Amino acid sequence: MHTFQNYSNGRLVGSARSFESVNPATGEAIGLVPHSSPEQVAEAVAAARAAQPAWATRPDAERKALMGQLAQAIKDNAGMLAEWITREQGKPLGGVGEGQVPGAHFEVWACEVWTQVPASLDLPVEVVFEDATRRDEVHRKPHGVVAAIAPWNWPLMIAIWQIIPALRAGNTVVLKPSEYTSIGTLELVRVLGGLLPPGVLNTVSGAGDVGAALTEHPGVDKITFTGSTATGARIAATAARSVTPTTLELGGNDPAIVLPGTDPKAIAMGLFWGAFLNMGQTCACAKRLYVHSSLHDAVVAELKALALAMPMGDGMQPGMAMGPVQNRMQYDKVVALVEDARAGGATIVCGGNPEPGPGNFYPLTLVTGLADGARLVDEEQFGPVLPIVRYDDVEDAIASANRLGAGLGASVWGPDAAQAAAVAARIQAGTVWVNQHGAIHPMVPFGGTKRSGWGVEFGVEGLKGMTRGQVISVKK
Ligand SMILES: NC(=O)C1=CN([C@@H]2O[C@H](COP(=O)(O)OP(=O)(O)OC[C@H]3O[C@@H](n4cnc5c(N)ncnc54)[C@H](O)[C@@H]3O)[C@@H](O)[C@H]2O)C=CC1
Ligand SMILES: O=Cc1ccc(S(=O)(=O)O)cc1
Repeated sequence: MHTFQNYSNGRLVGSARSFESVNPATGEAIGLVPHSSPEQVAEAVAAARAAQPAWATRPDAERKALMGQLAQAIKDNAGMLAEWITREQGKPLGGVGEGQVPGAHFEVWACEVWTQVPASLDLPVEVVFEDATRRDEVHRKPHGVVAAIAPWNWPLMIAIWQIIPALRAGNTVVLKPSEYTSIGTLELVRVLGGLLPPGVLNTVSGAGDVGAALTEHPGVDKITFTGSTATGARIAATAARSVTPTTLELGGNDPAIVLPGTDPKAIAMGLFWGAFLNMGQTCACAKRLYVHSSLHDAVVAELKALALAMPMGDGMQPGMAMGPVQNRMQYDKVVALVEDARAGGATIVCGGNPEPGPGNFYPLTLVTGLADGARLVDEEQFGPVLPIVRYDDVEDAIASANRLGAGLGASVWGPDAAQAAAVAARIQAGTVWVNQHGAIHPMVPFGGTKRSGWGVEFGVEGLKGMTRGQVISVKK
């Protein structure tokens, strides 16, 4: 079986130990991934430290042009990268519809776009105060070495969200992909790394112990992490000891509220993908749906028709809309939450009974008859299951939306966008979409409130997060 390698200090490097990466659609091992030793973590950080001053002082136009070359390299290697995403993460290669929206090709295309957009952005010096006596400017400086820890749900796209703004702002990067989806990310970095000076972009691989060794390393100046709230809290504790700035994109439990008067047919497709994008394995998927009683049955019927119509299977086969759950840990979590709901008397409208066989396939599942407090409502399922809760009073729906610790995204659906936006303003979440869900955009800041994290990614605000401000204050 092929052993993949890390990219460190401009070279491909293996490790004494390795582990298997498994195809979630077949259960078969697809390659071996190096388990980076603590010494290799230290070497990657040292390489990034050595490369950073020259990278930061390089003319901005050159860094910008290089970012453009990275975007082109992603495009040139799109087929290879998309196949790795499908084999390793599970999302269908093509997906459905003209835009092939939820598939691996979409993820690679998003990598390209999320490289081009930060490349196009600038952080000019801001004059924040000036009078006859003084002039005060804020200059943006890179942090130095950025440690990036990525998850398994969008293994290439989220890595790109972490890498590109960091590089654009003059930092160097050491990235650790998830142990569940390392190969695709290592292949991506192999492609990109060759276009950059040695040490500017490096990887280490392994599980949480390698992530901990990286984030604890004293040579790290900034940490950016996407993953669970539990791990985010551990990283925040590590960062607190050394006062290292962090960006944390953590789990969510996004509520979606359907207001009275909404046309169920008109919103069904948007709501469906809002909940089931990437088999629900998306931080900002709708994870609990609150529907006004007057529409409850109609909305459930529309969603059920869509759920039953979506072909699910090995994403390397054409025409698949849905793939497997990425790993057994997540699959078992989904099973446990649905069984808990069933045992509590909930109605399983569709799905809920996985077929035996290879692969982590779990059917798209809608569950009704639940109330706040049920585990499936209160805990992040991060999988292909949607609890649908009926409500009678919009005030109750708002209170339900706000009662949990998570605060990543939310959505409000209604016939009157202004009225829906007024409800949206009362939801405690980093982003509240109106008549759409999960509609992220590379120019629009994205991040959580409450226990869903701190800091934002994307756009000028996200780029600023990869810098620290320095005030130059001149007496006149
Ligand atoms: N917000 C998101 O995008 C994601 C959320 N999740 C949620 O997290 C749950 C658990 O999934 P996991 O893959 O176990 O997530 P996790 O948060 O443990 O892992 C994410 C990344 O952090 C690394 N990591 C783990 N422990 C670390 C430590 N102490 N220091 C530094 N890095 C560390 C992992 O190796 C991986 O690269 C899921 O059930 C899901 O609810 C999972 C993946 C993505
Ligand atoms: O459109 C794709 C999309 C939306 C959100 C996310 S996440 O919330 O960052 O996981 C990923 C992909």
